[in-house]
Amino acid sequence: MEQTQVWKARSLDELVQLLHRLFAGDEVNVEEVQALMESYESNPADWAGFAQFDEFRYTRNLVDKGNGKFNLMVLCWAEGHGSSIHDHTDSHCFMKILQGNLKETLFEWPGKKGTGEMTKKSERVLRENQCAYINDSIGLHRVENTSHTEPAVSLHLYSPPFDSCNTFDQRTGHKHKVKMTFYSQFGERTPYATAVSQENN
Ligand SMILES: N[C@@H](CS(=O)O)C(=O)O
Ligand SMILES: [Fe+2]
Repeated sequence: MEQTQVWKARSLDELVQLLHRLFAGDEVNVEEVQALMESYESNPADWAGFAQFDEFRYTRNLVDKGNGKFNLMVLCWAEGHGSSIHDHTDSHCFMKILQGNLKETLFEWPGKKGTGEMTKKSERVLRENQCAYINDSIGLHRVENTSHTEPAVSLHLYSPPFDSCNTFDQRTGHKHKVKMTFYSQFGERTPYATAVSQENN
């Protein structure tokens, strides 16, 4: 077996550089990427320029396009904000907490016909600096900032990048394809007309 390298990212810039290296080839080593993302100790000064909040729903703010191999983004969750139940379009999804806590609830894929309440598999609270991983073979998830007093910020990496996913109705299991957009890109607010998404929350 190949030895897993242990890296420590001392800043967000360094994390981005090291991620470029890990994604340079064709294979993704999930444990290695997860360990690297976990090794970065969140420093708000590094990511404050990407953390743009919206009053009504969580925002997706693009940080880096990973040479076409991945998208790295900062997600901002104000108090009570959450996502719908969704899949990840056959990509790897890494999710690291930069600030606050997020609750992740895992669900099973609904049956072919998608009728009836969806089955909850597990739930957990992700805490600052933790990095979670999911893909479609693990299941579906919903992510929520359940705090009434603290905002939350997370760093997500998707590989390969995608711009649509399926959302699922918890009562019926019916799915619905939605396009996903960026609230800001590289720190600049996306012009309004292109930023209106069909909601994943
Ligand atoms: N996968 C979601 C965020 S989360 O709820 O994991 C997104 O990219 O918007
Ligand atoms: Fe997700």
